[in-house]
Amino acid sequence: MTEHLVDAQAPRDLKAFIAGLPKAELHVHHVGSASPRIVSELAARHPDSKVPTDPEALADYFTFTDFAHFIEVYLSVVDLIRTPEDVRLLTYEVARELARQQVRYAELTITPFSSTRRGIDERAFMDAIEDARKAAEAEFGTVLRWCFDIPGEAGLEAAEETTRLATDDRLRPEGLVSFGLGGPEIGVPRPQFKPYFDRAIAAGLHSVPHAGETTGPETVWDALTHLRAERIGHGTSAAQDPKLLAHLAEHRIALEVCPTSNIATRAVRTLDEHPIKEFARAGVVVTINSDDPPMFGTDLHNEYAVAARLLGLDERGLAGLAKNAVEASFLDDAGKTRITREIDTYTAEWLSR
Ligand SMILES: Nc1ncnc2c1ncn2[C@@H]1O[C@H](CCC(=O)c2cccc(C(=O)O)c2)[C@@H](O)[C@H]1O
Ligand SMILES: [Zn+2]
Repeated sequence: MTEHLVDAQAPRDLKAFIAGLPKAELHVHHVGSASPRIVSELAARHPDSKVPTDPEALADYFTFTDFAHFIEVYLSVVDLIRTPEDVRLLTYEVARELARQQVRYAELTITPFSSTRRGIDERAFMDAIEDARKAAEAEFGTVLRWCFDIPGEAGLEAAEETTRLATDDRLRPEGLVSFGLGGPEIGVPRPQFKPYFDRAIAAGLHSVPHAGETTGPETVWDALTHLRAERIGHGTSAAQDPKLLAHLAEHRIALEVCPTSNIATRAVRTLDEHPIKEFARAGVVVTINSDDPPMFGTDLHNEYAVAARLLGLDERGLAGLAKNAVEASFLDDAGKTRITREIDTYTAEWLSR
């Protein structure tokens, strides 16, 4: 793993501020959030898997040579989720971890195709995530919503299946708010997914594809033009195109920035070379997210600490980032106001200590 990625440089006071700051998380993957404990428990249950059962050994297993290697390892963890009960447990534990980090609202990216093609019954899958969502909200106070994403590399069959699961009124879960596209971008052009996004958008879902994580700014343009993206997952390469940055800023299309992820998958060489500063300078709405936190040896707190260092932010600046995420979320206006007020109250109290 990537212990070395954990940002030890944030002042202790700023870390304490982040730890208590109410937050929204907009870009975090379901399977990618499985804690080392859950992964090792599932690996022990399925001895045919090559995933290590020892949480210590997982650190090495979660060290990636490139993005393709990351996806290969990711899929070996996907292979461990075999029953609706695995799905329910994973979802509930992810919510517990989000609540620990003072996340009041999260949009969790789920890839239902990966589970249904592995034989999990679609109805049982939906019931498992919804059951965990309701239990988590009641017990932890964290509101979860879903983004169903197409694993692009799995082709149009996966696109069709994901769209069906997201738009069929008999199946579509109550917590579903958005539609995404993930996996490798190289060799997986975005425009081919237009008809599926059109159907999802017509069914009332928001469009939030990954784009520009491992390919150039033209992929981000494609996501905007063909997939009608309302936010962009990563968008890292947008920094290479000033016109694109101006467009994102003007239309308030937020970027879901996940700094440590970009280093762990080797999409960006070092944190100091991360383009987050260019985004902020261009007036783009930046949100801070964790992507696949245990796989990248990080958590949302660490991502905020990284952002504070890279952007030179104090408490007010960090509160601004947290508010950006609330504003860019698909929560209703009353929910947005509630969390924004909570952030303001917390910050004012902290600064008047
Ligand atoms: N940083 C990331 N950037 C992009 N995506 C990320 C990131 N982190 C996690 N993901 C997830 O990885 C999945 C990839 C799954 C995939 O490619 C695939 C291909 C062929 C077959 C199957 C299968 O299941 O049989 C799956 C995506 O859907 C997405 O949810
Ligand atoms: Zn992602």
